[in-house]
Amino acid sequence: MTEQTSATPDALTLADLERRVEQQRQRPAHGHDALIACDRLVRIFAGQGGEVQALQGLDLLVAKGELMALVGASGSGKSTLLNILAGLDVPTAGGASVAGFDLLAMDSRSRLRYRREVVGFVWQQTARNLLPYLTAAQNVALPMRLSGIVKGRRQRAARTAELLEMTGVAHCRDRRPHQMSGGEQQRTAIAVALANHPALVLADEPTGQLDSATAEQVFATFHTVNEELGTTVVLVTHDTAVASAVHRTVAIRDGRTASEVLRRTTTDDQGRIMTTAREYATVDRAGRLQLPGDFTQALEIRDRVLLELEPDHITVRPDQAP
Ligand SMILES: Nc1ncnc2c1ncn2[C@@H]1O[C@H](COP(=O)(O)OP(=O)(O)OP(=O)(O)O)[C@@H](O)[C@H]1O
Repeated sequence: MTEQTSATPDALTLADLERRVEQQRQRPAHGHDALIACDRLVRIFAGQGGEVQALQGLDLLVAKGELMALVGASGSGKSTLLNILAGLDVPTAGGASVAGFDLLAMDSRSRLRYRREVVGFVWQQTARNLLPYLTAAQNVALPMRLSGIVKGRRQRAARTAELLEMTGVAHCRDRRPHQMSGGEQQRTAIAVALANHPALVLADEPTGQLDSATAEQVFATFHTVNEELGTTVVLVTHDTAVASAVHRTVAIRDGRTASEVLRRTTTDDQGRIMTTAREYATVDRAGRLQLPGDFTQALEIRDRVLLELEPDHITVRPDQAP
């Protein structure tokens, strides 16, 4: 006689399983409360010499109201990511949403609305941000006229004046770009990016063409905008002064987020303000973790490691096997 075994463990009834499925369905989606949620984002470019995988499963969450920096070596995928978030490029695979807009599924109409109303952009090249034959005020008013969000000439003029004041370039109101310094042009560009009340402002190397004192003023403008309007700001930068002045800097390596630095400001007993910075390695959605090269080299770690689970940490040891 053969013994009969049940495939379902005794303790689990069909009702239990149905409850589990229901709980699973009701779990909030990945990054549901974030302004930006990138989930295993992939972007492959097909070139003459073959395919380039610019983004290789990048995960990133950015909260509403954050001011953060993206850093990484040349070719690591920063601009590719920014172009996708700006709605100018479409990922090959994965998931990406900004302020509830699904960047992979938008039709051309929602893409246009997204680019006009949800996101503002500041480029590195000052000449790319402003139309040369318009004054600063006309440049700021243009996106409002195109989108129709701010109706009426008087309302547009009032918002233009307010934005030029906030970005510190009210004195450039009637000047054309060639009559302004590089820093004034970038601060006007920030006002243009803000014209339609975007939830997010993206900036690709916005201080790249400026000397360090001017760069500091432009960065201070992003800070003001973030604090006063609550606009989320994501900056790509090679400028270490900028990268170390934000609360969170995410490093991208080979098309993935590799590590991040979080800075905390505290006040000690004597009222002195201290900033502490800690570097964290990123664990992606598949559980992958990149160990920093200087750590692995110091312990001559290659190919594989021994992992041990402890109550409150995981130990990683070099493989000592012969
Ligand atoms: N349109 C494209 N066609 C083919 N390959 C591309 C294209 N755009 C980017 N790439 C490639 O994708 C990779 C990532 O490029 P990306 O410009 O995103 O890097 P980056 O980190 O912004 O670099 P940098 O700091 O130099 O601006 C690079 O290998 C680049 O050559």
